[in-house]
Amino acid sequence: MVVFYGSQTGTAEEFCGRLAKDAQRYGMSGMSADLEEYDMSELPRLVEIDNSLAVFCMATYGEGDPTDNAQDFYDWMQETNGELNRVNFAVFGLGNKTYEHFNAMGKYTDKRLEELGGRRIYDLGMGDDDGTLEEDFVSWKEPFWPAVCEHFRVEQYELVFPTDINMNKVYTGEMGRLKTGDRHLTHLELDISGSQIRYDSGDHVAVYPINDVSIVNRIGQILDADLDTVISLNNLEKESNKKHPFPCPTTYRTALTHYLSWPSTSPTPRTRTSCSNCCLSVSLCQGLYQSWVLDSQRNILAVLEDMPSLHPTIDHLCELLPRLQARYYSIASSGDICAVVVVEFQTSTGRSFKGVATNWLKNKLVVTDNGHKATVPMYVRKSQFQLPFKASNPVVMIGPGTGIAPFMGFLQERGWMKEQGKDVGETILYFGCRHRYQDFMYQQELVEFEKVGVLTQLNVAFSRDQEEKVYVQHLLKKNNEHLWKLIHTDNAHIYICGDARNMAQNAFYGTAEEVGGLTHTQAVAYIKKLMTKGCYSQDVWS
Ligand SMILES: Cc1cc2nc3c(=O)[nH]c(=O)nc-3n(C[C@H](O)[C@H](O)[C@H](O)COP(=O)(O)O)c2cc1C
Repeated sequence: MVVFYGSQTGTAEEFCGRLAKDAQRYGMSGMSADLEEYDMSELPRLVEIDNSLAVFCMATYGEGDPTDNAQDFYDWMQETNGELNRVNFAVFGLGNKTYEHFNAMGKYTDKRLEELGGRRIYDLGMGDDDGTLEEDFVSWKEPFWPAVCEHFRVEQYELVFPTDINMNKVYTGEMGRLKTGDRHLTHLELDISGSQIRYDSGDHVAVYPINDVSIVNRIGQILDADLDTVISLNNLEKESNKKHPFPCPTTYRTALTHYLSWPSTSPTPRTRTSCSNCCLSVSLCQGLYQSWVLDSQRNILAVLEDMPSLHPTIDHLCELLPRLQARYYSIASSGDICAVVVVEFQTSTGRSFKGVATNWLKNKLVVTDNGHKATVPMYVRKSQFQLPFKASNPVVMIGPGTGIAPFMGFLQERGWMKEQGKDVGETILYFGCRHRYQDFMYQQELVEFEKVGVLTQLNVAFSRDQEEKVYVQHLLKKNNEHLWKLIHTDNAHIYICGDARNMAQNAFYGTAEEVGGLTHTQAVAYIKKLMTKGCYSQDVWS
């Protein structure tokens, strides 16, 4: 693949470099080339090289003019009647919507190369430098690659069925060996006594999940695959330092159970385009991707079930699916480990959506391994979300929903320090849940912490217990004066956990403006400074 650039200030040139580099990942050779340095009248001869492809990244200037280095190529395209011999090509244009002739050069190149007899293998992409150029390029290039692979029948991995295999050498195990409706919440404790694992409150625990066995079996059924076949997927790219996508040789069953992420994943654009090229109309797939796949939360199994004409081979699927990743949970203790939220709710297609790791952990509560306590492959990830060095500094913790987790650890630690006779500063919690009698997690513990004075102020917003919705930011606003004193004069540390980043941040801007008398810009700068000083920490997710 040769990627030609028509570039003035270097953006198109940079994009070309990236595309050429990507090519290696797909088992192709790629080079980027300055249009000025080649005799483009030779372009038709590219077909003499098997499986060749010319990509053009073309910027537009002035009145829809070419860049200086693309001038000769542009003149040639205008003048030639030459036959392009079905040279494979694709074009990405760089422009700016505020100009009248938006992307004129990209459009012209794409149209003209086809008129001259070239063979377009992927649709014209157009980037807008008025704001979204990088995004435009990335979203063009993401489905571009599967289309190229499909066109040239490039396979990244070869499938091998090893013979004479010593079954002891076949990987059969887990990693350790080498918007929603109603949710169920489970507090889960992992016993680390006797292990070398150590952690501080506020750290995260990473758990390697295992995919649901019944779903693994179902996928084998749908794809007519014998899951116990021993396979090896070998990377065809000799230079790659990753020989196999997962430990090999192994069985389809092990790969699908321990190494590939699919039961809860919607097909990525790459999987989607590749599968759709096999069996579906791309336009249907692209058009409906948002509503039919993402909004309806169809995972890959659901897509295969609901679209019987889609029948990829199992090894193709193994090649395409992303690796199963460790899942991180906030540790909700300072002695044992840890609270997690088990996500289970109904999707619009009536399927029960199960978070891979959380449900696996939940099942571990009832399933034991041969009468012994169930074990879980895990490790601890250090976090910046740590209590202040000086216990006498006040802390303000804001954690709606499951954002409460790390604060349970903080409270246990502050309680312990208090018992040791240390001078422990004010400890204030803002917690938000829906109903007092349904999801007020850790109610007993929190009330107890308040009773013994570890928690000096417990503010709970029950958003749905009354007609008018109340959230943590409303409670923060009520206590404006006190909050400002804490952060401005008492060196308080603020902690925000969960999905409350924006609302909590806005509440603090409000405090700084209303009580501190700052302008909005000054308030933003003020909070930023607190962050740099390490007095304002966030552990957020959505
Ligand atoms: C002086 C000037 C004129 C431009 N004229 C156009 C234009 O007519 N149409 C357009 O779509 N983009 C126009 N652009 C936007 C460029 O094509 C765009 O910024 C592109 O990313 C530049 O790529 P390069 O860094 O590879 O040269 C113009 C940019 C500049 C600085």
